[in-house]
Amino acid sequence: MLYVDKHRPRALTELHYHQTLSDRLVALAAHDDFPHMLFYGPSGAGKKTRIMCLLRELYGPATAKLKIDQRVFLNPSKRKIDVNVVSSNYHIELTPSDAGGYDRLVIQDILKEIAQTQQVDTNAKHRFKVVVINEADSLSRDAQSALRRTMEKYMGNLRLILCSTSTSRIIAPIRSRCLLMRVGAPSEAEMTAVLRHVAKRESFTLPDKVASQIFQDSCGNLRKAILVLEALRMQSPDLTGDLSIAKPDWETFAMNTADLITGEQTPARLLEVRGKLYELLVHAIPARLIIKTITDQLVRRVDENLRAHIVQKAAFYEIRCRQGNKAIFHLEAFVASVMAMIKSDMLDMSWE
Ligand SMILES: Nc1ncnc2c1ncn2[C@@H]1O[C@H](COP(=O)(O)OP(=O)(O)OP(=O)(O)O)[C@@H](O)[C@H]1O
Repeated sequence: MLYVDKHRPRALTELHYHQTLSDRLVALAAHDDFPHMLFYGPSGAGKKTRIMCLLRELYGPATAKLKIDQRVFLNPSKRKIDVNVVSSNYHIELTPSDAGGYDRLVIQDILKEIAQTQQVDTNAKHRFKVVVINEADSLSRDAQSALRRTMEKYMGNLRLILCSTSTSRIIAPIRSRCLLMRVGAPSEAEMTAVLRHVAKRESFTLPDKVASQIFQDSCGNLRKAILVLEALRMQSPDLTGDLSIAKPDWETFAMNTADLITGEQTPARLLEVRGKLYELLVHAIPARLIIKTITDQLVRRVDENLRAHIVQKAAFYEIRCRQGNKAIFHLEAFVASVMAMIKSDMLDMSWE
């Protein structure tokens, strides 16, 4: 088992950081007027872990007995849509974005079914069942509206726990019906404490230098940090010597793409970059992540006066990617406008 799973805290009291948040969750779980909740925060900050601990606090250790079902739904044109549903006796977990454009259908069907059935375990501490919705921010507006109606209608039998990276893509009526729980990324001291805890349980010592190297590389993502720790141990079991943290292939690829953009600004180069963007997209790297990674790299390579403008363009095209269907159009438009900016800057012309 990987360290991330093996040493994942199981109870709210075992969580290493954001103690006040854990205390609030313990207090909320003790009451029957438990609200709908929205957990948000950056990737790897520990949202999912906290939600699982909360479920355990609500119903006891049986929430860890999970089963996975593959549910089949029929879309209006009778095509099958497969969705994986993870559930215990007390909760059910969905990632509705698995259903692509038919997330509304999945949400409506599953929630209705749960809301209309009573809790099977008559000794359960709470009468309601919990529905955990992962990646709530990638739900379509239609699906979010369906969710909002369900929240009002079935409050008696059902509580929702939404998990997302930001609240900006969640519609206001849902936000206002949920208790917002921000799970921020751990600080250096907090992350180091978790890494040391893992090291202690695996019976090895973690040098300070390696801990700070892992923190710098992880950008606040605890999952990444623990995975890197495990990878480094494979390189050198006592974590001594010259340790190098390997970057994922796609990240190196995105960095090379940024080099291509800053290296030359011609139609031929744009065509070459388009090929690279296609390559990233077919490997299932989300367009949002591509824009973010390339922008991160671009701002390190260009003149100071261009940085803010590039970030502004990135934000603009990120929204376009989300609103439109063909991500490649918007990615390419982003690259073209950045190239135009760099070129105009070199020729001392205005790019606006
Ligand atoms: N409070 C904590 N104390 C110790 N370890 C933690 C804590 N929170 C999370 N972890 C570790 O970090 C890993 C990642 O956490 P988790 O999957 O909960 O993050 P997440 O915010 O849901 O990420 P994502 O948004 O990418 O799904 C877990 O596998 C666990 O090992």
